[in-house]
Amino acid sequence: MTTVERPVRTFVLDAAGIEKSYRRGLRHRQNILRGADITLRPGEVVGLVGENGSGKSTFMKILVGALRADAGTVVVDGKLGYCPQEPVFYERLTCDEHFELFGRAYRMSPAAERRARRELYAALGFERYASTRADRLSGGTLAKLNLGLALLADPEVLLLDEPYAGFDWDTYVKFWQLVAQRREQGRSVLIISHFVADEERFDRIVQLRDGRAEPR
Ligand SMILES: Nc1ncnc2c1ncn2[C@@H]1O[C@H](COP(=O)(O)OP(=O)(O)OP(=O)(O)O)[C@@H](O)[C@H]1O
Repeated sequence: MTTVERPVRTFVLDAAGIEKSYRRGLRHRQNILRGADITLRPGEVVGLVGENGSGKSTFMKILVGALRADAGTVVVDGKLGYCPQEPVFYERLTCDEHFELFGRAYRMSPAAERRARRELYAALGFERYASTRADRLSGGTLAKLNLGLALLADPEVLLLDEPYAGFDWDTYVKFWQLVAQRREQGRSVLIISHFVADEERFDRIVQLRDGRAEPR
C-alpha cells in the first residue's frame, strides 16, 4: 500500500488581480475593482470593510463565482458557502424543505442533512419555524435560514455579505459563537461588516479602497 500525504493547505481561497468595471451610460464605465487581492488561510476569520459603494459585494460575488471579473484569478480549495446580502429563497417552500433541497444539491445523505439541520436550528434558534413557508418568515428568520443553508454542508470557507443586519441581540451573540466554533475547527470565514464595534472579533481586517484590498 502506498501512502499519499496530503499537502498542508496554505490557503482555502486565493484571489489575485481582480478587476471589475460596470457600464455607466452609453460611453462610460465605472472601475470598481482595480487589481484587488485576498487570501484566506484555514481557520481565519477575516472582515471585509470599506465605504458604501467601495465594491465589497461586487468583490464577494466574484469570489464565489456569482459574477465574472474582467481580469484576475480566484482559486478555492474546498467547499464554499455563500450568504448573499439579500436572502435567496423559494417562497412556497418551508424551512425544512429548503434544507432538504439544498442537502440534495450538496449530495449529502438524508441522515447527514437532518443532523446538520437540527444543529443549525439549535445554533441559530429557529426550530419553531421548521414548517413555516419562507414567504411567511420575518426578515431576521429569513436571514437565519439563508445562513443555515450556507452552512449546511460544513464548507471549508464561508463568505457572508452583512449577515447580521437583521439579527436581534441574542441571535447576534449566537452568530459569533458559531463563527468562533468554525475557527476552532480550522474553517475560514470572510464577513462583510459595517460595524466598527465588531473589529476585535476578526483575526484581521481587509479594507477595500480605490478598488484595491489593503490590510488594516
Ligand atoms: N450590476 C451593477 N451594475 C452597475 N453598477 C453596479 C452594479 N452593482 C453594483 N454597482 C455599483 O458598483 C459600486 C459598488 O457596489 P457594491 O454593491 O459592490 O458596493 P458595496 O461596497 O458592497 O456597498 P454597500 O456598503 O453600500 O453595500 C456602486 O457604485 C454600485 O452602484
